[in-house]
Amino acid sequence: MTIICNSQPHGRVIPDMSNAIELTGVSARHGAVTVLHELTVSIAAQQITALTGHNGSGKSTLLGVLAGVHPPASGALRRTHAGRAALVVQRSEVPDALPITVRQAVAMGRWAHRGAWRRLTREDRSIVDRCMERLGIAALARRRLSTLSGGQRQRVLLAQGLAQESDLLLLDEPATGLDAEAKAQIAALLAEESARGVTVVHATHDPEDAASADHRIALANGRLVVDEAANGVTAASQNR
Ligand SMILES: Nc1ncnc2c1ncn2[C@@H]1O[C@H](COP(=O)(O)OP(=O)(O)OP(=O)(O)O)[C@@H](O)[C@H]1O
Repeated sequence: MTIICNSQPHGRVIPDMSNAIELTGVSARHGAVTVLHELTVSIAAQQITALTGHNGSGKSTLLGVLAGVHPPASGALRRTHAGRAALVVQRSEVPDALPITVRQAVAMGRWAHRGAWRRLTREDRSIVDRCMERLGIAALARRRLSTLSGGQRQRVLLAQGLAQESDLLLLDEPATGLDAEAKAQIAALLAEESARGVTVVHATHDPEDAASADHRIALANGRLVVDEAANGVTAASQNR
């Protein structure tokens, strides 16, 4: 497996305006089972990519690969984005009974910058406040996560992801379980992030969300079946 970072000797990243990540023949496994098969696909920088596919098609695994937390078994992965990815996992992966408050959970998004358990700076605190406001959860700041509804907890996870202020935001079904108004708010948030230069990739089962993205990637049984930009099909079934 090759991981290429597009950087100069002094560690400065050369900006590539077209793709944040390029995968070439990437496969990934869970244990002995291969669940992503030789994917060749690029993630357009500063755009919104929707990742679709049936349950078990490999969306979460691909997000893990893009985030750098699931090392590919083979293939090459080239990154041109500068920072560490912010990965917002599915709510079901986070224990509901974590004994922390909403504010503490959102503040964990700053750990990537400050390190765990370090005192937050004034700037960190204002970022945490702003992210809670953007997700409409400021009034819940002192509440324990365990006392929140599922949709409220989902907003906390999203606020935590935004608080990381990464230039690569990866979200696993961020609108699942949210009502129509909240879904529209999330869509607007992702558009705002993209407009300010963040590369956004989100897994979704919602055809409307997928249709409104700049770029669509569909998986079936761990294989690429659609790779479509808003301006037309860019690549497709070469890996079928
Ligand atoms: N920790 C794991 N150990 C073993 N197999 C796993 C693990 N996580 C996922 N898998 C398997 O990998 C395949 C891809 O799963 P993945 O979660 O990436 O799919 P998905 O498209 O995100 O599904 P969903 O829409 O249900 O979230 C599935 O066959 C799944 O059973």
